[in-house]
Amino acid sequence: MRQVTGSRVTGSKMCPESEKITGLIAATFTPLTSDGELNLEVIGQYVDFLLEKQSVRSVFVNGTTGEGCSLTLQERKQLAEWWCRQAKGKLDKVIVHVGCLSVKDSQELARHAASVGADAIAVISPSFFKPRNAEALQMFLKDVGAAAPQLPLYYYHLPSMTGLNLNVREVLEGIEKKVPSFRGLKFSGVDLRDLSQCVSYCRPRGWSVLYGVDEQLLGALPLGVNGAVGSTYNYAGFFMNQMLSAFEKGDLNLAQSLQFKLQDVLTFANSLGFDLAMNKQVMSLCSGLPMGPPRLPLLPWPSDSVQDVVKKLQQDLGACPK
Ligand SMILES: CC(=O)N[C@@H]([C@@H](O)[C@H](O)[C@H](O)CO)[C@@H](O)CC(=O)C(=O)O
Repeated sequence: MRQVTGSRVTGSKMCPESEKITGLIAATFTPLTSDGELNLEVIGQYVDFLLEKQSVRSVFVNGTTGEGCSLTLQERKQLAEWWCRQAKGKLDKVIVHVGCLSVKDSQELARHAASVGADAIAVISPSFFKPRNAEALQMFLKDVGAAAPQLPLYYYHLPSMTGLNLNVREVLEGIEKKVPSFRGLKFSGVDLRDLSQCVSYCRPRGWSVLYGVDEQLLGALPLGVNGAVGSTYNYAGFFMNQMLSAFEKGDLNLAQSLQFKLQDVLTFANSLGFDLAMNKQVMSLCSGLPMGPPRLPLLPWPSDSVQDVVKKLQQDLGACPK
């Protein structure tokens, strides 16, 4: 993805280009055994699958797709450690999501992510007791960042799941003074004005804005996002990389037609009840890797719905080899 260069911000340090996170980033699924325990052995093959079959070179671990909030702290640590170990020398970036309801738990995961060699951490807002304003969220991010000051920290905005509809631009205001390790956002909202205003704040500081709504990534690209984190890049990464290249070459017609195809697949999947559980089953079929069941309270879907989605991915996107 095109690297965006920005001018130096007066009085503040600009993040070097080389540290920026760009391109497609797979939000990883968490492989479980049939009895619901971590199946860590799959991760090595998972790394190779992303690289060789999807041309996806970075991962976002323990996020929404990874069922991070349904895992124990110990499990999250094991996953972070395995991903970092298996990715070493192969993937570009491993971002570990450390957001929890308890700031103490988030700090523990942040310290752990630093100790196992993660490239960055991401933090979602607590969503049971929610921050009442932007300042409260900044204070939460500050305390988490202080636990791993050497690691770039990204705020993870996902209003559809957290129910937190704070204007993200307000959360950014002055954040570099409170969280010196702050390096950008994963923006999974649909408010494109807020997204643009975040890009305009982050770009001169050399920070990355990563978009998180796969079905409308093309809407975010001209606004200046640097990359994208998403679940579908696990199995439609190769296809969506073509969409990125078309956009970068200025072939908007092609980029649009590719984005429309992913939208059609997801609209069809949504009509069947597409959720993380079904998504995980789709990944098992598309990759041939045993992702296993989702964790409760999520329930697996009957295989015919999953197969229908896979067929549509094959027909429309040429994804998921037969
Ligand atoms: C709500 C949700 O799960 N959003 C996904 C999208 O990739 C989403 O699955 C995709 O746009 C299809 O709707 C990602 O933003 C989640 C994500 O990056 C994560 O796992 O943390």
